[in-house]
Amino acid sequence: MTLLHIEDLEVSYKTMGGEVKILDGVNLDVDKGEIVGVVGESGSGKSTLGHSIVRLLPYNARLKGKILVDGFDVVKANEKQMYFLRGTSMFMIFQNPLNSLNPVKTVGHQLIETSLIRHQKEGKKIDNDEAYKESLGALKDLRLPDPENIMKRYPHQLSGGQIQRIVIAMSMLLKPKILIADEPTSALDVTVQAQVVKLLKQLNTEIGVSIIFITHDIALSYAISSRILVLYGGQVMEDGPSEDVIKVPLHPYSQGLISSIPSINKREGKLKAIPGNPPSFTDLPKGCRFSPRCEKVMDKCRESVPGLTSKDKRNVRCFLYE
Ligand SMILES: Nc1ncnc2c1ncn2[C@@H]1O[C@H](COP(=O)(O)OP(=O)(O)OP(=O)(O)O)[C@@H](O)[C@H]1O
Repeated sequence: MTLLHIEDLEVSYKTMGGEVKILDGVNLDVDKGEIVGVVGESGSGKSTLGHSIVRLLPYNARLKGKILVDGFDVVKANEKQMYFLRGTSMFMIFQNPLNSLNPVKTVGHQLIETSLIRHQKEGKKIDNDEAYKESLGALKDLRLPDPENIMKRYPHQLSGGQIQRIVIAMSMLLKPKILIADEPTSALDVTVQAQVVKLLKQLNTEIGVSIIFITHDIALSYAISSRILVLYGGQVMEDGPSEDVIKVPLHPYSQGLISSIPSINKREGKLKAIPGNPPSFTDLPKGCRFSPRCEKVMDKCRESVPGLTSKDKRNVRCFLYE
């Protein structure tokens, strides 16, 4: 069952120099219980995609296209509908987890509030004691040591790893249908990273939440997601089952991302970075956005933009497959 349907999504930012289109014709379907990894270098538009789904975009952004979450069109919904949707159907873990918490309220206060909100939205009434027990239970499930003490703390008194787990606890209390996690582990050290990935997977199997996992690290995306969507210069370059994308990447950009994974390629002595830099959105190449950096570039790649070619469960935007 499709829970999220994104069709022909365009997102532009109004700037001093005019309107700059960042996302261009993005399509994405996410099924119930599916984990989709959104991968790309810095500046490819990953966060813009995540923020569009929950419609928490900067004031200068403009959205066009369709984003259907559980039947609601996020592009057209009013603020009241969005408030309901954010609390029930979707939840976003931001790149900086501190942004998800209120600095002047204790962790306990915020978790209890979250629990009360969910029950209220479900039409049930519970008291503060029950909400406290539920919140403490979520922290215990996440194996945070001394949870009673953590409930009394303010966000700034905790470490990055603790805060990220508290934000995950919040999502457990809200039980959303879709969780958008934007680089949730990038500020954490490797061991905590692995724990957070494990927790997200657990959340996926236990409450069946669909997850959109945003990362620049294609290897990490492979570890958690069943499908991978590769973004470059605001367009989808490739989309397919994780196993297929990693083992047989079709797009030269995906091939480049995989050649630069240290753990796989160092042993084989073929570690290679993609030459050059992503394009500037104010000066995009005329043809394929990846053409200036592509090893397999052909004349027509510099002239026109390839469309998405679909085969089996895979989509790729490259003239090599048209
Ligand atoms: N409010 C804004 N106004 C103008 N441009 C913006 C705004 N927010 C983001 N951008 C631009 O949009 C482009 C895509 O940014 P975005 O943060 O979505 O990419 P990203 O792939 O998530 O990168 P990162 O991994 O570095 O977070 C960048 O060029 C960025 O400068």
